[in-house]
Amino acid sequence: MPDSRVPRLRRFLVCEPRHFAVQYSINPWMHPDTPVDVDLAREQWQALIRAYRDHGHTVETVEPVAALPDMVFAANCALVLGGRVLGSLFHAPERRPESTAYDAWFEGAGYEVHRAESVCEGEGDLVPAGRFLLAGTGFRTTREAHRQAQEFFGVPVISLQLVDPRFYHMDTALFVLDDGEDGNIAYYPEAFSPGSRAVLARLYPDAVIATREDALAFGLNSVSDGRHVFISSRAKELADQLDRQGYVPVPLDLSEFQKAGGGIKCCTQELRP
Ligand SMILES: CN(C)C(=N)NCCC[C@H](N)C(=O)O
Repeated sequence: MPDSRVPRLRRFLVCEPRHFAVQYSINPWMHPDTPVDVDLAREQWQALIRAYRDHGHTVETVEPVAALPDMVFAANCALVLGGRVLGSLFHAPERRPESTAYDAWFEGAGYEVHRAESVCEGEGDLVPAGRFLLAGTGFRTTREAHRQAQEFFGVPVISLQLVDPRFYHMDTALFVLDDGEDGNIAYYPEAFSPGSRAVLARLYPDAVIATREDALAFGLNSVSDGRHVFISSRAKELADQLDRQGYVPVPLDLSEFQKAGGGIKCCTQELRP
């Protein structure tokens, strides 16, 4: 494979894990009795931000709020596409107040926020992929929210059914490698219903397929700029596959965040112009 993958520089919004903790359980990864190493979490998050900046990406930050331990997972607050913001309506009451803080950031940055009317968790389940918007449902974001996203963005939505509670957001089971018109994805088929698997196989015959082990190591909760793939350092086989396909894996360890059911992508909201 030639060394020809071209990165597209991105603008990201992130939230420092100053108040990060596992205080409640709203997904199978969260066990409030398991302690989080707050200092290690901060170091891991800072390494992620450094890696983005070292690769030329712009990183903006939203001020964290003390009573919102999951606010670090910026990807879930909205989907920003074509400069338009579809603000989330969180499933869990514990996360709903995050919207106020994120809306304030978006409004201060000159965006107008259009609020989802049905449960919708932003980039956790809505994944722009070239000419389509891939949209997960089953645990959080509803099919009604998919319909609203299609109406709001005017991009064809492909609804995909998630079936395994450990992969409760679609961005735990699938990520976009390059988002050009004929872009490609990586995913873990077992996280999807048989029909949705068939849809993915039809749309992406050359997709990179992750092993169960790499999926459970949050290897698919990755961020790609089209060349560099910021990926969990524990997803070794997936990183090797990507390397063979001409991508450049940038391994990062976000193990503390996995205790809350999150990883690299969850911590990263992309601001798409
Ligand atoms: C890849 N994932 C799962 C995300 N995009 N977000 C992480 C959210 C974690 C939070 N405790 C929750 O359960 O909502």
